[in-house]
Amino acid sequence: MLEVTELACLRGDRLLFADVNLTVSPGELVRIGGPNGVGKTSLLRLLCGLSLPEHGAVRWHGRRIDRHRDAFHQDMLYLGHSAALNDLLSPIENLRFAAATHGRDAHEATCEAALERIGLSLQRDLPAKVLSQGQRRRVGLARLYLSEDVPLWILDEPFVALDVDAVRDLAEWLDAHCARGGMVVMTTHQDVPFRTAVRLFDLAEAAC
Ligand SMILES: Nc1ncnc2c1ncn2[C@@H]1O[C@H](COP(=O)(O)OP(=O)(O)OP(=O)(O)O)[C@@H](O)[C@H]1O
Repeated sequence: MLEVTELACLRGDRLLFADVNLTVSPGELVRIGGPNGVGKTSLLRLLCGLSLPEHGAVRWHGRRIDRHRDAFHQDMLYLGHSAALNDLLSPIENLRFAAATHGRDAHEATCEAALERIGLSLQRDLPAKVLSQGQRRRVGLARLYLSEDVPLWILDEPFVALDVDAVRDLAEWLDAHCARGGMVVMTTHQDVPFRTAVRLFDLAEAAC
């Protein structure tokens, strides 16, 4: 379970939000909503430990993530809204590199299957710098297809730049993750056809 208590976030000299409380349980898909600039990305970065809150705490299975970083990072996958690829590496090398930096072993055949699933078989050996924006996004998202056993997925605008088929396929994959007891916390400005009941957490309403 992910638990957020009394979270406050300062950006520059501006208090973006304060007293944010949220609990995410196994099987839940939570969409962080709210207008541009309200602080959704900032909240996701606090949830995954990439930045520190001004006040409050994030706990994973009852333990503060800032005090148990390694265990938390084993259980969490964060995909930000930029693809964060090494331009000189191919999609398959990027996937293997990303897995290795998280202490996970991803075999070539497994990565190939993930790239095929996301429709990038033909580009598997091209350097990432020649990929289109949508293809770059897909390489990042292929990590989700290698992370069934990672319970918590934190995703910032995962559907941006995807075509209709890819949106449907990704929505099904997020549904499947929740159905097997995983958790998804994400932002999106798009209407996405989920089977899972999506819990909306409106940051503009939740923060005071
Ligand atoms: N490092 C920073 N220093 C100062 N201000 C920042 C910093 N990072 C973000 N901000 C500001 O914090 C506010 C919230 O940004 P954030 O990206 O979290 O919003 P968001 O709700 O995700 O927006 P969008 O829907 O447009 O993606 C914005 O006004 C942004 O300019």
